[in-house]
Amino acid sequence: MSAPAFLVEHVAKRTTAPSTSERPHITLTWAQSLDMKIAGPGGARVTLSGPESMLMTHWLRTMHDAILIGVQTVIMDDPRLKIQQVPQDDPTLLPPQPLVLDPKLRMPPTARMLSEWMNNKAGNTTAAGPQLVRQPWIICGQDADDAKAKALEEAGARIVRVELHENGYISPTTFPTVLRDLGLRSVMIEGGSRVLSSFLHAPNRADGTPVVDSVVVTVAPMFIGEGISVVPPGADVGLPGLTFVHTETMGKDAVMVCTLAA
Ligand SMILES: NC(=O)c1ccc[n+]([C@@H]2O[C@H](COP(=O)([O-])OP(=O)(O)OC[C@H]3O[C@@H](n4cnc5c(N)ncnc54)[C@H](O)[C@@H]3O)[C@@H](O)[C@H]2O)c1
Ligand SMILES: Nc1nc(=O)c(N)c(NC[C@H](O)[C@H](O)[C@H](O)COP(=O)(O)O)[nH]1
Repeated sequence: MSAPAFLVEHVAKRTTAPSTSERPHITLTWAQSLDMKIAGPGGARVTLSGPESMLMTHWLRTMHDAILIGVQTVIMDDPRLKIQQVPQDDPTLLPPQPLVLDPKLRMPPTARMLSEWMNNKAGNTTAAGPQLVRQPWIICGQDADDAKAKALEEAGARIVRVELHENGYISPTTFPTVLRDLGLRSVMIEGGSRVLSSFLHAPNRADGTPVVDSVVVTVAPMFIGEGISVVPPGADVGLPGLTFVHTETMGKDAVMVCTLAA
């Protein structure tokens, strides 16, 4: 089994380009229903992706140095952010570095991604390749509570303090520099709604190019009705233009690859 050809062609070649060391590549990816929802009422997790597109998402993770989600996604979904669905006997496949955007350190110390890291470290396992377990890095504000930081570090996290935007968020505009300073050449941002919206509305980088390089969206043939939209209510104004790249049918789902129009 190998990575889907369309991902190799339209994503992997960009996330491993030589330029990414100085200009990290940012991919936004999510799964949505036909009525543009990414979760159910109150943020309840809904299975949108079929097995084929869920596997695709794990292949996509192997193509990025890091994977990023907002803290509310941790609270709601307790994700593992690993690559357990790709072939586990290929040592060249590595899971991405888990990153959590969490300005005020709301992340629960009981999060599964932390306990899995601690269990692996305690077991001194030499898990490599796809089974490698990476320490979660939590990106917070410079003045985030020290006691919360200590509790999360004791639970296994690395705390990365950064300057926050005046809105109290980690600024998408400065985020490529945060990535570069962390030695990360590419990141896939999996959500949730507020994080996706923040990056979709971000002003262009200093070099005039969009902050977001690639968008990979799984569209599932279902309606959710009441639920969490791709972007929060009201944030569907001023969304960027997209340039079509490719659409792939994967089982019941359609996976669309686009770039942001400069
Ligand atoms: N279907 C999918 O593909 C998918 C993927 C991920 C999450 N989800 C769903 O999304 C929901 C969570 O979305 P959400 O919007 O409530 O929370 P979120 O996961 O987007 O986290 C938002 C929090 O992240 C922090 N943050 C830091 N910098 C930020 C920035 N620049 N922009 C925005 N937030 C920033 C803030 O504390 C903010 O409260 C959950 O219900 C989850 O199930 C769905
Ligand atoms: N691609 C995708 N299809 C879905 O049907 C769905 N509900 C999500 N939701 C995102 C999910 O909540 C987390 O971001 C992780 O994808 C959790 O999965 P892991 O534990 O990391 O394997 N994502």
